[in-house]
Amino acid sequence: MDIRYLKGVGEKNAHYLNLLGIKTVEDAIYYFPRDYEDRQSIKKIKDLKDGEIATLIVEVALINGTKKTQSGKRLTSVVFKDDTGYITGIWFNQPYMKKTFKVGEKVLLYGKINRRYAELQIVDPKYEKNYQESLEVGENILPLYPLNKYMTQKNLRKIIKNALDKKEDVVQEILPQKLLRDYKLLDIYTAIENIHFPESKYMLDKSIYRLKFEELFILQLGLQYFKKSISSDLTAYPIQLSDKLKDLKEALPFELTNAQSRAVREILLDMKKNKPMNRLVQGDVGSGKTVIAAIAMFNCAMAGYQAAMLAPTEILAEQHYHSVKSLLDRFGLNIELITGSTSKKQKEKILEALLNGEIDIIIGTHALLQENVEFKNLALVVTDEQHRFGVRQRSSLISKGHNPHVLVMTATPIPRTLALFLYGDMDISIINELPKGRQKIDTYFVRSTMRERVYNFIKKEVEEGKQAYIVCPLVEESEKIEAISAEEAYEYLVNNIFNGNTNMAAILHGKMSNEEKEFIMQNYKDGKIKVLVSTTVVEVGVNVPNATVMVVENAERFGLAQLHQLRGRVGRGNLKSYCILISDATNKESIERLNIMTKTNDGFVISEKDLELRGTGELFGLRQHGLPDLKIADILKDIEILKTTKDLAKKIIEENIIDNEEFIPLKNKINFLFKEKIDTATFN
Ligand SMILES: Nc1ncnc2c1ncn2[C@@H]1O[C@H](COP(=O)(O)OP(=O)(O)OP(=O)(O)O)[C@@H](O)[C@H]1O
Repeated sequence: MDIRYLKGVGEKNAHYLNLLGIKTVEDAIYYFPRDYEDRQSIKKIKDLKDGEIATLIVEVALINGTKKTQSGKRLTSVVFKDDTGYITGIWFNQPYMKKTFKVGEKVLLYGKINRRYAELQIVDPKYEKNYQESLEVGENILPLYPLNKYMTQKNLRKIIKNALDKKEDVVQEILPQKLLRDYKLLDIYTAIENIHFPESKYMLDKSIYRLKFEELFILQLGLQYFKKSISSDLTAYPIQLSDKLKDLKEALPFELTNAQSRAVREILLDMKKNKPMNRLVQGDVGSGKTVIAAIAMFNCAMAGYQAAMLAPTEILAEQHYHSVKSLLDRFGLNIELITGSTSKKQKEKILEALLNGEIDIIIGTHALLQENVEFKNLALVVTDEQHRFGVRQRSSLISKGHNPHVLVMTATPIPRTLALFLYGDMDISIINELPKGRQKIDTYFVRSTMRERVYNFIKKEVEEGKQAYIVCPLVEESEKIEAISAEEAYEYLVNNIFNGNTNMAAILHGKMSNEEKEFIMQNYKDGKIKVLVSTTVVEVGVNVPNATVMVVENAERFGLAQLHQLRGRVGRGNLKSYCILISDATNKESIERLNIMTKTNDGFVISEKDLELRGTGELFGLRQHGLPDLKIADILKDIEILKTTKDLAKKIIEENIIDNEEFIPLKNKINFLFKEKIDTATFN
């Protein structure tokens, strides 16, 4: 039902409600409060604590009036009392407040308590004079909604109250009765009534629990249902273990770590099945994921099928191409590279060879996704760094094969809970071990006054035959004074540290042509260039084991996950490595972030901190993964509910309980919510 036709709304309000995203009565019902005013527990002045939000019943003792503060604001203060003490109410730029109260009058105040020196204050409190009445009608806990400037709490509360009268018409109970009983959940009507206008704190908590439960349960059920539907209905090429695998293992320049071997085993077993593999390999920076992909592609090629690997940048595609080629060198496979800079002629040759099956393994960037790229028998798709590709992009490569096996590699360390959530439909191999001989990367956070010493340290390492990176943020003209640009860092390094010798260092930035970038990267990899000064193009995946120093300029401008990625460019061999974060940041949060970097090298710990600091929303757009957004649950905080609902969802799907009649509404809901994911997976 359109919100316009709800009692008490009308055209004008409807327009304002639309701006808040409320278009229907159902939207209004599901427009949850962001917070509540808890007027239930009335406090005495003597019991108030600094910083708490409290409700008081007090008498007006003295009206102080208005004065100007040092910063030019007008401050109005009124003193209130109860039988245990005095408190001053403070309002900024609301001089009319002094006329609002009369000495001796009783009021209810609600607001934040501040203890300033000896004085107790309540800042910008809400007040109510006829509080007796409101306390009696059970409005002790009032909802606070996210608003815009056109809508007041009072107005919105009234509208939502009216919407709730229609709840039976627009909301359906989709959870089966038995489930409600087993998990002690409120029915949906009681829950939505109480999330807006709670009878008590207890009922509010129960309502929140019920709604979070439903949301996470639907999500888990959808993911599991989706996983089962692809794995049971689709048939893939089963790929037997090649008897050459042993030879390959022996030919590798190193011994696989236990974690790598485990991942390889899991992958090879998946690929043996005639159901498509759908596996995520998650390993911290430098943990050695490339070789795992190479082995999987090797096994696929040896069985006579084609494999493709998709990389997010040209530099990375190029690097994977060289690594895979050198790892598989002696087995006579045809391995090719395709990127945006592949010449037209070369591209045509590759396209033809792909189609007639002459190419066994192809590695490329987005160029691989183009329509004219066709395969003879693509059986394995590897994607690197899945966050850079949308669901649709990935599936466009997948659709070039006949239900190919899918392997996704990511170095973004995702806290386990989040992985559980985002990849509920994937199997996960975790590489929780670094290759032997790796040393801890020492990380320092220093001020820019130390720059000369830091750059001299680079010089010392270079003199010992090692290499270094200096990464600078992208700088706009207007920010010149605050931040050092890659050009400036380069000039400083060459002129002040290397006595004008330009052979030692090179600059790399996003605006260069791909050929130029590639040329510089290659020279750096070959050790001809000793110091690479760059913007963040080196961020993901670049592998130069001889590099031992990573200097990050204006480090406060980078997020934690990004800093961790950058640091992961060093310490990739057996050489002792260092990461130096240069920053003059003064704000608390930036300093906290940089300090975290100095304390831990563990990507999982860092990503948890990152999520704490930035929230999940920013890091992962759920929509990008084809998942419905969450309205009320928080995947980091609601881990317990997540686990409970995951187990329950698994049971329901595995035992086919989902097909029972009482699950029909739920099934319809997941079909609707997961439409995009299901569509892209079945390649309509
Ligand atoms: N088991 C191993 N023993 C020794 N060295 C290894 C082992 N596995 C991989 N390496 C080497 O470690 C380096 C890093 O490997 P790789 O580039 O595959 O890392 P990655 O997991 O892709 O990391 P990132 O996500 O940071 O790109 C490479 O030089 C690789 O040759």
